[in-house]
Amino acid sequence: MKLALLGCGTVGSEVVRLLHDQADDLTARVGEPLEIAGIAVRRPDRDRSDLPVSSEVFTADADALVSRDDVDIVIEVVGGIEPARSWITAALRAGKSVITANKALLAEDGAALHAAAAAGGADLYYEAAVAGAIPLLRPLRESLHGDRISLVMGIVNGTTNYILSRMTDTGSGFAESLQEASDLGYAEADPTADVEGFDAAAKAAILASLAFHTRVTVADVYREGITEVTASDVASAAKMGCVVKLLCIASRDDNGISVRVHPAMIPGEHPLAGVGGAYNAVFVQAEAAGQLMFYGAGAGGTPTASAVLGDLVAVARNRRGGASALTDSAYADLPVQRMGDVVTRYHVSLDVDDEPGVLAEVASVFAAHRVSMRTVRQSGRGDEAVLVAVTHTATDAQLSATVDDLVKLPAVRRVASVMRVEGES
Ligand SMILES: NC(=O)C1=CN([C@@H]2O[C@H](COP(=O)(O)OP(=O)(O)OC[C@H]3O[C@@H](n4cnc5c(N)ncnc54)[C@H](O)[C@@H]3O)[C@@H](O)[C@H]2O)C=CC1
Ligand SMILES: N[C@@H](CC=O)C(=O)O
Ligand code: NA
Repeated sequence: MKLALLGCGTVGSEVVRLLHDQADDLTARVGEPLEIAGIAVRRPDRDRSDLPVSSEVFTADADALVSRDDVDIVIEVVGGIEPARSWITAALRAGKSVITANKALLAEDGAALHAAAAAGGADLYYEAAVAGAIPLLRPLRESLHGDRISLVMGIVNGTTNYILSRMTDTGSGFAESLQEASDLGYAEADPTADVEGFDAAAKAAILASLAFHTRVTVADVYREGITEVTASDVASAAKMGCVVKLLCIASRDDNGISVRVHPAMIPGEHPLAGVGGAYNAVFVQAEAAGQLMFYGAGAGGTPTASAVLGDLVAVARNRRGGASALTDSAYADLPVQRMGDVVTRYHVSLDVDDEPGVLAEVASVFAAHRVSMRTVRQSGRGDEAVLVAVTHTATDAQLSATVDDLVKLPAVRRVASVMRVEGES
């Protein structure tokens, strides 16, 4: 069976290595050898003698490679919307199976890709696109297809988890930790996608689509990244016995679904609190199955290549059996709730004037918006005076209106941070 590999960077080069190192086992598992017909790269003349593949296979013409008659399976590990979308669509329409790690594209235009797969009678597999090596999409697409999922919540971006872990554990700075994550092959080509939460939002859209049988695109996902998380937020969380994590939360209730990505404080004893470095972990709550947790390497070339190869064996076997599998399912078509209607708890930190009566004024603003305060703590004196409030549950709209009015109080010099608190019962 002949493969076209599009892209030979962090993930692509590891796919090449694993295909070579595990060739005999892969042949036995598929029933015939898997052969690289070509690898599309930007610069075919570059020295890649460290890779176990002939220099002849490299080409700059991805379009020609995808349309070659002898190519059965296309593996796309370039990333981005175009030209990846055109390559994948052309391959699927021509009946070639596609494996992709491209969450950005799937979350923007997954419906068109699935339509192309259906038109060509071909497979579209993308386990590597969410949570790297962790088998997560196949369980959602297959194992849990008989159940009703109410919650998918977890850490799905390795780069930001690496940065937050370093800030919490060693007090390292943001920029330095991001550079390390890039050097280790965790970050996207443009790491803004990681730190601003776009990558996690794309993954959230894919997870919500599969969990709730509803078309969810990245535009439906509420998103905040970690660029505004400060060392003082991390320290404030620690004082409460919490840690800060970038969470993806997709939930379903009687009103529909909500899908969001944002930093949150979670209790130190919560299982997600112990997920460090570039590891990912995802909870799934299903009606009959109860709670499930998936954990493992969420980023990095070799772990991600493992997920690509798992998909490769599956689609190669399907082709040998003359079948295609795993079509998308969007029949439920549930409404996506506005973020303003989402209910959670909040940690609000205010720089205040150090004078009598401030606490009462602040409390009255919370009360006016019917946001109940669970704890209030004042620390520091004079110019350093800080007031930290933690609320009981309220809607995001209630909390935003509260913050708008807090800013207007003369005694409140600055709203230093507002962070959601998750994972508490
Ligand atoms: N690095 C990771 O840990 C993970 C990456 N992914 C996804 O896998 C995909 C690839 O990621 P990486 O390997 O990390 O990126 P990368 O930037 O290391 O590799 C992409 C490769 O594609 C090449 N390329 C760009 N435009 C091209 C074109 N027009 N024709 C041919 N080649 C072209 C680049 O030169 C580069 O070598 C992306 O969609 C990414 O989101 C998914 C899970 C984990
Ligand atoms: N940049 C991504 C790579 C894996 O999807 C991440 O850091 O998680
Ligand atoms: Na995965």
